[in-house]
Amino acid sequence: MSGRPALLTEDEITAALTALPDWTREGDSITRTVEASSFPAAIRIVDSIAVTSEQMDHHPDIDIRWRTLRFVLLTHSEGGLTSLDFTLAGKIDEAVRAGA
Ligand SMILES: C[C@H](O)[C@H](O)[C@H]1CNC2=NC(N)=NC(=O)C2=N1
Repeated sequence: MSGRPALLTEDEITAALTALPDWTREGDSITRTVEASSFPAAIRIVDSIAVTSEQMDHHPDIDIRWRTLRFVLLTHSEGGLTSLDFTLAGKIDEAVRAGA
C-alpha cells in the first residue's frame, strides 16, 4: 500500500492528454520539452517546479541542457501514470507560462 492514487486506464490517459496538448505519451510516462529564453530562465522554471513538487510530494524527472528542459512524469511507486502526473503536468505548464 503506497498511498498513491491508482494507475489510470488507457482511456483515462487518452482523455487527460487531450487537455494537455504539450505533453506526449512515452511508454509508462508522459513527457514535455521546453525551450526557455535563457539558462537562468530555465533554472527559474525548475526552481518554481521544485516548490510545487515538494508541496505535492510528487517529483518530475528533469533533464537540463542549457536552456532546454525535458520533463518526464510517472508515478514510480505504481510503475505508471496516475492522476498525480496529470495534476503536476498542469502545474508545470503554468510555471512555463509564467517563467519562460
Ligand atoms: C517517499 C515519497 O513519498 C515517495 O518517494 C514519492 C516522492 N515523489 C514521487 N514522485 C514521483 N514522480 N513518483 C513517485 O512515486 C514518488 N514517490
